[in-house]
Amino acid sequence: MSGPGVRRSTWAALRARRRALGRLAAWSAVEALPALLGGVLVARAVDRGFLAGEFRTGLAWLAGLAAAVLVGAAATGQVYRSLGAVVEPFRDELAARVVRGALHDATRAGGRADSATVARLTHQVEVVRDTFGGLLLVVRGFLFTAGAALLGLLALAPPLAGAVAAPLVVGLAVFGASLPAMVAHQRAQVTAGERLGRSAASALAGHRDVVACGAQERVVSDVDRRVTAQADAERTLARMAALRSLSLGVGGWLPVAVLVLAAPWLVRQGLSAGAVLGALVYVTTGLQPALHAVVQGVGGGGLRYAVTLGRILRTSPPPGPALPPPSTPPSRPAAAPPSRPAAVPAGPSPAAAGPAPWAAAVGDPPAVALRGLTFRYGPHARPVLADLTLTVAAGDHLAVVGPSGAGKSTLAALVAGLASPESGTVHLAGVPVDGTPPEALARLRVLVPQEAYVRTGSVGDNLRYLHADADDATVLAAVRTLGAGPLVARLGGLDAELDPAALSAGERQLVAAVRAYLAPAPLVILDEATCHLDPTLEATVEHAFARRGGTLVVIAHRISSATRARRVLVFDGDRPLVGSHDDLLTRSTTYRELVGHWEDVTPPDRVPLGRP
Ligand SMILES: Nc1ncnc2c1ncn2[C@@H]1O[C@H](COP(=O)(O)OP(=O)(O)OP(=O)(O)O)[C@@H](O)[C@H]1O
Repeated sequence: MSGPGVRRSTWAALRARRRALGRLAAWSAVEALPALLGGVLVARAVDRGFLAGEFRTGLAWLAGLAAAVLVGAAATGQVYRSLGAVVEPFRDELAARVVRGALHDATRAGGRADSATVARLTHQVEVVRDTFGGLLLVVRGFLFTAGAALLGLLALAPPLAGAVAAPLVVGLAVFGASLPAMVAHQRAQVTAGERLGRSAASALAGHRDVVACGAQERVVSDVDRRVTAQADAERTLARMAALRSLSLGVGGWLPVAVLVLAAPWLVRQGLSAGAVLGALVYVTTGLQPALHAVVQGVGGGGLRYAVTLGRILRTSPPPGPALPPPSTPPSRPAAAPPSRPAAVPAGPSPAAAGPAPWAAAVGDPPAVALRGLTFRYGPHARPVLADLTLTVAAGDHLAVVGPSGAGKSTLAALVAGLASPESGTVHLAGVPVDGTPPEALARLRVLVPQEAYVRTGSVGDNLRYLHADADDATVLAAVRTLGAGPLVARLGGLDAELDPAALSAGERQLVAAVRAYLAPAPLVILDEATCHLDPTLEATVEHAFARRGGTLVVIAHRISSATRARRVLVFDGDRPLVGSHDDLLTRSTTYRELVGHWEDVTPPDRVPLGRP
């Protein structure tokens, strides 16, 4: 019902469990006993019992039917047991395949363990297990129940068996013919859903970055396109469901209509009233429910089975050696291979990568001036910042540190103009943030939050988002300066298409850092924007921003960020303190504690900066 891989895999799973399948078939045959005998027993009960005035005889025939139902019910329990013996080993095989694939990716050179992918795949394995079990159940149920009902009908009234079987076959043919299209639409619907999920999740995770970049319209239109595509796919699938109703109508209801309409004629031909009733029992309690179950089961769970198994087979390698030979070349599991040889060309040294069109001059207004700033998240909440006054001179490099929840990110948001204070003012380069339109604010500051937003599109599009006119040489110089050369080369260069889901959190941060570096804004605010980078790359990025010119405010994630800064602001209780690293070590208990804690985690980096 889908690609050859799915068919092959399904047949292999069935062939490997022939004995369990044999048991399943045997119990299914017993389970179908009421379907086989129901019509005949009802016909006998009516003709020889109730219509003949023999009430007890009628009841005796019905008791026979009750016994058949009891035997069938007992067999149902065994059916489920046999089903488990077919389905569970198949599930185990798939789970082993998924885990083997993840190990393969994690252990080859340059690979990394991707637990999210394993979690998604193992969830898919459970979907396949459930739908495979459901599919087996309804298909064998249909074969045995419909077969038994037709046999019973043949024994009861041979001409009627043909009249009932013909529409049944037509209904099945309609359903079978529509299956390939249904599979294709189901696949399209799943893909559209996944794309929408990825797009919405990355927009949500990076919403601060989106707002800081002023990219709301673009992101909304991106997500909107995905929503429309998903809705279209759902509508098409719903239209396809109408075909299911058609096949059910033809195969399940037409035989009932035929029987009811032909009843007077059948009776005139000598068929007893009991036989007509028995035939109706075969159709309404045997054929019709079996057809309904198989059409709904195959059209619903069966399609999910085909599509989900297809995905697992594509994303996990076939069984083979558990680990690759040591000579396997380095590669990354989640990223697409470069579309062309994509080395970032060597260029001028990092220091020459276009710094400081806004080098600070004496008399410049302060880069940041906060006066009496008070902010709280709700009218009755404790203020996060109370009456804060702070000046950051143009060209300064300030690190902001403090315990978790102290208000560092809130301060960053207020400075960037993403939040409005309850009282007090924020000026950037002498311009009041309050009332300044977003485009004008974007020319004054750039904020890089922890969760970076990367959109689908080319690598270059992403890097140029805040400076659309930057030529390739400028962009590549920035890439080199921030240590992003290997990443851009691996992605395939500036023109390569970028799949945001294939980037790690650190790689997204690196893209956002280059984008901010290129932004034509003199003030850069890094709000734990490098927390997913390793300490060396983090140092490279911070050094690059420090040499870029303009003013740098870093919400520090490690002690090294504080020791690199010229001044440090520490949230010490309710009273923020500003000073140099050495100064604060003597003045602030909180700072000493933070430094002690950080030094336990990573050694300080005291590489001097090349600032003017
Ligand atoms: N949107 C919000 N609504 C309500 N309270 C919030 C909101 N954002 C932050 N807070 C609260 O404001 C306080 C300051 O939060 P903030 O994120 O600025 O701290 P932080 O110093 O940056 O913390 P961390 O180092 O953990 O990121 C915390 O108590 C936090 O719970």
